[in-house]
Amino acid sequence: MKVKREKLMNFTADVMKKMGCDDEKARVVAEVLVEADMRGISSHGVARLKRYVNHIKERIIDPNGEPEIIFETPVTLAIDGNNGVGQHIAKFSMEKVIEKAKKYGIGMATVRNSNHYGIAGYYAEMAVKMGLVGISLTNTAPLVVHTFSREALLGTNPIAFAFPTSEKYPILIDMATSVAPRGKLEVYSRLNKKIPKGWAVDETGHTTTDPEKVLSNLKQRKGGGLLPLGGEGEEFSGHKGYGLVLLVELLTSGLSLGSFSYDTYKGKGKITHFFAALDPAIFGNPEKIKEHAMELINSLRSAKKADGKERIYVHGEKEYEKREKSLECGVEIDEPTYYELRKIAENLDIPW
Ligand SMILES: NC(=O)c1ccc[n+]([C@@H]2O[C@H](COP(=O)([O-])OP(=O)(O)OC[C@H]3O[C@@H](n4cnc5c(N)ncnc54)[C@H](O)[C@@H]3O)[C@@H](O)[C@H]2O)c1
Ligand SMILES: O=C(O)C[C@H](O)C(=O)O
Repeated sequence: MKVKREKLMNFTADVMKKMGCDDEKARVVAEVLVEADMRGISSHGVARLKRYVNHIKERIIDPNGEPEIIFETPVTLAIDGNNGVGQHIAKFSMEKVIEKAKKYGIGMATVRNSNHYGIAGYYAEMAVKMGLVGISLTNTAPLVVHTFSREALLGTNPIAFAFPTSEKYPILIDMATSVAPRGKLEVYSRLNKKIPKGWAVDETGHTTTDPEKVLSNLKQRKGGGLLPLGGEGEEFSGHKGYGLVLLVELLTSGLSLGSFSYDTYKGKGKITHFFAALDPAIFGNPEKIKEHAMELINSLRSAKKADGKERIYVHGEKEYEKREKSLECGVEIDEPTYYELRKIAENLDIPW
């Protein structure tokens, strides 16, 4: 089903306003969720609106919570999100980081007591739009079973990294450090599809193709969960994926003195983030650096293709192409999500 961007944006913002957000906060949530759907990232689009509504009702999210700088140096910030809306806190933090990077060449921020912020790439992209290299990381609910364990303690902890290029779009690597994020299991579940073997394990630690089972076990903290990048055990380097999950956990919750993933969503969200921006100008001529990166990108694209493959991509490319299509033809959302949104509209007495 296709819906016009503006309609989806206005509706999402109206829902957040009805839940107590001011215009600015409502707008940024709408923008980040709708951007995800526009890019084809349906795991993190408007389908997540119901969760935010519930989190506000359960007081996990304070719709009026404002971020507060609790420590600052010329190039770093430590921010307390005061349990506010994740997208608002993240945008505020990345803006501060960008200011520092523009002034001193680098900027970094840790954030604690925040909430789910949507696609990590949105904030890395804010930096790249200003000509900077951008990094955005977050921890999450406990969702990932680390190598040789069958208990989810760590998060799907995404890494987003944006690098400026001299073509229309930057390189935008935006990925969970697990084989799949929880959101992808939600997509499979609402479409009544089995997940591939190797994405997740059940409470016994064995691979399962049943997304409902994994999601329900995770909700009840009953055991099992998503596998780190590389999958189960050490054979395909699951231990290296586990290392990446841990790296994100330490830069977010570790540096911010915030809650580790296993202590999130106990009363409040308590999610932590890390943001960084780097001005290429502190290493040389930014235009030359962009051109240099282009040489690499073009070499990668024009490499000999594997049998049966017609095109080689770089990171971000698929999503940017999908975004252009969405702008032209409307934003694609699946049927269950469409009906869910209409239900939210009905429950909150908001026109759809
Ligand atoms: N807020 C949170 O708590 C949270 C947690 C986990 C994930 N997420 C978000 O979930 C979203 C989806 O994550 P994902 O891991 O499913 O991403 P994905 O697997 O769909 O894509 C990962 C990256 O690979 C790139 N890519 C895809 N196919 C490619 C190819 N053939 N060649 C080169 N590059 C290719 C994409 O452009 C993207 O940068 C991300 O936006 C992430 O930030 C958020
Ligand atoms: O679902 C979460 O809480 C984290 C993230 O958005 C994910 O999809 O893994």
